[in-house]
Amino acid sequence: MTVTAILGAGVMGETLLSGLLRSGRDAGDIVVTGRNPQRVAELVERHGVRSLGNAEAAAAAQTVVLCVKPQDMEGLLDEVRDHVGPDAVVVSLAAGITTAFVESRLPEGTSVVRVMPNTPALVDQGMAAIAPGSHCTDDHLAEAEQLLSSCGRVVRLAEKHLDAVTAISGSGPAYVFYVVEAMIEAGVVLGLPRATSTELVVQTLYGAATMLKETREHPTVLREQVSSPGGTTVAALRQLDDHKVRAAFVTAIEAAAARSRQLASGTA
Ligand SMILES: NC(=O)C1=CN([C@@H]2O[C@H](COP(=O)(O)OP(=O)(O)OC[C@H]3O[C@@H](n4cnc5c(N)ncnc54)[C@H](O)[C@@H]3O)[C@@H](O)[C@H]2O)C=CC1
Ligand SMILES: O=C(O)[C@@H]1CCC=N1
Repeated sequence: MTVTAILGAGVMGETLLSGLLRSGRDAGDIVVTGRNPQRVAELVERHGVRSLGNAEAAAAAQTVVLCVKPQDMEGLLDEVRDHVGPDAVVVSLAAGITTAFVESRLPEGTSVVRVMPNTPALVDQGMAAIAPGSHCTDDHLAEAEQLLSSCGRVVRLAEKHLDAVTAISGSGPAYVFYVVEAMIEAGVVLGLPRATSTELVVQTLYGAATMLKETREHPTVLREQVSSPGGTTVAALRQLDDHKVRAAFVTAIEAAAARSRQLASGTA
């Protein structure tokens, strides 16, 4: 079995790690690194994986996954530059960081894949997009695809789309949780116990998402099915339109994509 090194195992690194283990990968084939020794010890204890320094982990692995924040990427690449093997594939999860950025800081010809995953991977419902760098072979892209498919769906896209993907599915769970918080709060304002409001909202979200996925109906059709003429739903939707909530979502997601493009410098 090949070794996978997860460099900078924070939220996303542990999410990927746990997905790999659930999909049957041997813990002995996974190496993690981190800045905080206590955090690394927890990961070793919780998952039975090995821990090493960045350089040793990069040298030992055929798949090197870069899971640090975009601002920490340059420093990490400096540490591993002389240790990544010529046949290894380097997979970067960082928002904004381009394959060109990673390639330019590693030995000429290194195979790099840029990935944008999301946190629902923690429950095997992730959505990830992957894009090949300029030296990435089909085999290496397939390897990255297999890595990510251990915890959800994967699409292959040209790298020019990755900032948009970051803004939609990378950050997307946060928008959904934000709406959920607002709906729970509204239930409480209307006098529901908080636990009841939470249960109603979470199951409604789960049911609506399942309908979208299973019926494959357009969301407009599904929304119209709920909206009785002169009824309660249209009264609420009218308020959302008056408050320009739809336009706010578009503007917000444009801001996320713009921020992703800014992060490309690795210092922003
Ligand atoms: N959290 C999310 O929903 C998503 C995050 N991402 C990307 O994943 C990357 C990681 O994000 P999170 O896991 O949320 O951040 P995090 O802060 O939880 O994890 C990053 C980890 O890297 C460690 N670290 C920093 N420099 C290091 C170094 N030189 N060597 C070893 N470890 C080092 C930190 O101590 C930390 O534990 C980011 O680049 C982010 O853009 C991508 C998609 C979704
Ligand atoms: O907020 C961020 O920058 C990261 C990238 C996508 C989700 N979280």
